[in-house]
Amino acid sequence: MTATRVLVLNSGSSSLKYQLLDMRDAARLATGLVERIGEATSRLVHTPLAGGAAPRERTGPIADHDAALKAVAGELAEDGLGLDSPELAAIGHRVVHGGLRFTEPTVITDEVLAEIERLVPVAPLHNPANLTGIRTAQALRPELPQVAVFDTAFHTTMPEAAARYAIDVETADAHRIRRYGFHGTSHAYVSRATARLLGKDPSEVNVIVLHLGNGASASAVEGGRCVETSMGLTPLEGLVMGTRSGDIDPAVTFHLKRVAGMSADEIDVLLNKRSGLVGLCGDNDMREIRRRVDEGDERAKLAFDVYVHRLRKYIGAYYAVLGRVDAVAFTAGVGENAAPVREAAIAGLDRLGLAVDPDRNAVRSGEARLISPDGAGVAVAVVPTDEELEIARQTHELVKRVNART
Ligand SMILES: Nc1ncnc2c1ncn2[C@@H]1O[C@H](COP(=O)(O)OP(=O)(O)O)[C@@H](O)[C@H]1O
Ligand SMILES: CC(=O)OP(=O)(O)O
Ligand SMILES: [Mg+2]
Repeated sequence: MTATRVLVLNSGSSSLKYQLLDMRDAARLATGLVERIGEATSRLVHTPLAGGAAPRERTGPIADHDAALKAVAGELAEDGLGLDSPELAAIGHRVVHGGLRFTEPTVITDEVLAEIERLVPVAPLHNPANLTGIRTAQALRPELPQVAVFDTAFHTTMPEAAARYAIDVETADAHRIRRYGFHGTSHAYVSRATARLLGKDPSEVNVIVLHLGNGASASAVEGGRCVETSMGLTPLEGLVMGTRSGDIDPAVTFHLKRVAGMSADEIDVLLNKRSGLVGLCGDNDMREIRRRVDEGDERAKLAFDVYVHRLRKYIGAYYAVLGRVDAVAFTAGVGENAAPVREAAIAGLDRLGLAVDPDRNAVRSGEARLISPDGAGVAVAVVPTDEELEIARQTHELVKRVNART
C-alpha cells in the first residue's frame, strides 16, 4: 500500500492551522485551528470531514506550539487519523522565511533546520513557531519525511532592481539585507488560478495579486513569474495590515528611540503588533471595522480609509511595473470577503481599464469569479487562496520524486 496522505501545518505567531489531505483526489480528511497559543484562553477547533461529524471545540491554556501540535495529534488520533497511521506519506510545513537559499520545497534535514533558525531575526513572529512545529512533528514521527515550503520561494525571481534597497551595498550584502517577500505560496497559487479563470496559460497573463489577510501583501506577476512584491526583508513592509504598519519612514524608528526613549524591541512590538488597523482604531477584524463605519464611527472610518489608500497606491504602482495588466485578483480573508474594500480599492480607476460591477461584487461565493463588468479592459476577480492545498501538493510531489530515486 502506498501512503497517500499529507498533513499540512501552518504555524503562525500565536496560531496553528492544519489540514490532513488524501492526495489521490486532494480530499480533505480533517482541518482545524488552534488559536491564542500562549494565553489562558487558547481554543482548538477540530473539524473531521469524513462521515459528516460535527466540529469539536476545546478551550483552556495551550502553552506553546509544541503543546498545540500534541493536542492536534490527539484530535486526529480520536478520528483514527493519528500521526502513527501508515497512510501518512509526509508532513508539509509552511516556513515563512527561507532567505535566498530555498527556492523550492525542501526535505527537512538538520542542516535545513539550522538555516531556518539562522533566519529567525528576520522573521521573529513566524520562523520560531515554524521551527517548533517541525521539531515536535519530528519527535512524534521520526522516520516520516518532513518538507518545508517557503513563503519566500516564489519571490526569488524578482529582478535586482526590485529586490535591492537603496542603501550602502557592502552593508546590505554583509547582513543579507534585501527584499525577500512573503505569502509566496498564495501569490503563486492565486496567479495561476486567475489565469485559469481567464481561460489562459499563466505564461500569457500579467496579474496583480492582492493577498489581504491578517498579514497583507501585493505582488506583480508577469507571465507566471513574480517581478515585484510589497513585503521586504521582513513581513512588515508594504500594505496596512491587521496589526502591522506596513510602509513607514524609517526615520520614525530613530525618532521614537531618541525622543520617546523606546528600545528597539519596544518599537518592534509597536510596529508589528500595535499598528495597522488595530493601531488606528482598536480593531483588526475588517468585519468589525465595517460594522463600526456603518454606525458612523470616525476612528473606524479613518482606519478603513488609510487601509484602502495604501492599497490603491500599490495597485497604481504595480500597474506601472507591469505595463500591461490582464487581471487584478483579490484573495485571503479580507480580499475574498470584504466587498466594500474591493469597491473602494478600484473606484475611479476606469481610465486604467479597471472597474467593479456592484452586483457581481456583492455575490458571496467560495469560487473564483469575475467582479468586473463585461467588456472591461482589465479583469477584476475574487480568487480564493488555498495555501494548505498548494503546500500539500508540493510536499507530495517532492516525496514521490525522492521515493522514486531510492
Ligand atoms: N466576512 C468577512 N468580511 C470582512 N472581512 C473578513 C471576513 N471574514 C474574514 N475577514 C477578515 O479576514 C481576516 C483573516 O484573514 P485570513 O486570510 O484568514 O488571515 P491569516 O491567514 O493571515 O490569519 C480577518 O482578520 C478579517 O479582517
Ligand atoms: C508572512 C505573513 O505575514 O504571514 P501571515 O499573514 O500568516 O501572518
Ligand atoms: Mg494567511
